[in-house]
Amino acid sequence: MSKKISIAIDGPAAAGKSTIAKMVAKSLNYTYIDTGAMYRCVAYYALLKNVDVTDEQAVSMLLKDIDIRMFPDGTIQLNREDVTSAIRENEVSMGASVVSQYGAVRSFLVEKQREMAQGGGVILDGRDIGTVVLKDAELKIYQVASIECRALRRHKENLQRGIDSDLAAIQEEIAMRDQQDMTRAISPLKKADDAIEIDTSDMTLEEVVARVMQLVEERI
Ligand SMILES: Nc1ncnc2c1ncn2[C@@H]1O[C@H](COP(=O)(O)OP(=O)(O)O)[C@@H](O)[C@H]1O
Ligand SMILES: Nc1ccn([C@@H]2O[C@H](COP(=O)(O)OP(=O)(O)O)[C@@H](O)[C@H]2O)c(=O)n1
Repeated sequence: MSKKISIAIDGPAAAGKSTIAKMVAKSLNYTYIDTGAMYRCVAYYALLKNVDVTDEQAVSMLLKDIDIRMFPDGTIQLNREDVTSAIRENEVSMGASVVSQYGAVRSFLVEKQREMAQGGGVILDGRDIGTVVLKDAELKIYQVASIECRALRRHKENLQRGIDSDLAAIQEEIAMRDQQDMTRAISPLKKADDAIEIDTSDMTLEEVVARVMQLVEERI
C-alpha cells in the first residue's frame, strides 16, 4: 500500500490552487482543506456583526463565537449556517486579507488546520501551508500565474456563476490582496525553500494536475 502523504499548495490569489487541490484530492482519495475559506469565514462573521475588520481587538474577541465546519462535498458552515457562496463575495475577500494579518486569528485557524491535517492523506491550500502550517509536508507546491491570467480566470469564473464581474476591478483587487498578503508581519505569503514552483499561466488544468500527480508519485 502506498504512503499517505501531506501536500501543501501555496500561492497568490486566483492561481488555481483550490481547483487543482480538489482534482488531486479526488484522484488520490485524500481530504482537501481550503484554508482560505476559514479566513473568509472570520471576515464574513465580522461583517455580519458590524465589526470593523480593521479593529484587531474587536475581531479577535469574535473568535470564541466562531465554529467553522467543512464537509467533504465542499459545503462550509459557520455556526451551522451554510456560507459556501456568501464567503466568496468581493467584500469578504478583501476582509479576509485584512483579518489574516492578526496574530490571534492566525493562531486560532492554524491550530484547527493542523488538527484536521493529522494523520496525512491531506491536501491543504493557502498562503502559509508550506512555510508554517505543515512545515514537514512531503510535497510543497508554489502555484503561480501572471496577474493578467489570474484576473481573467476569476472574471470568467464569476460570469459562469452568474455574478456581476468587472475585469479591471478584479485585477486591482487581487493585486492589492497579494501585496497585503506578501508584506504582512506574520506568516507572509512566500515560497518555502523546499517548495516546487509551477507557473500555470500557459498550462491547462489537466497539465497542472499531471505535473502534481507526477511529483506525488515520486514521494509515495
Ligand atoms: N491551468 C489552470 N490551472 C489552474 N486553474 C485554472 C487553470 N486554467 C483555468 N483555471 C481556473 O482558474 C480559476 C481560479 O482558480 P481557483 O482554484 O479558485 O484559484 P485559487 O484557489 O488559487 O484562488 C478557476 O475557475 C479555475 O478553473
Ligand atoms: N493559509 C491562508 C489562506 C488564506 N489567507 C488569507 O485569506 C485570503 C483569502 O484566501 P483564498 O485562498 O480564499 O483566496 P483566493 O486565492 O481564492 O482568492 C487571502 O487573501 C489571505 O489574506 C491566509 O492568510 N492564509
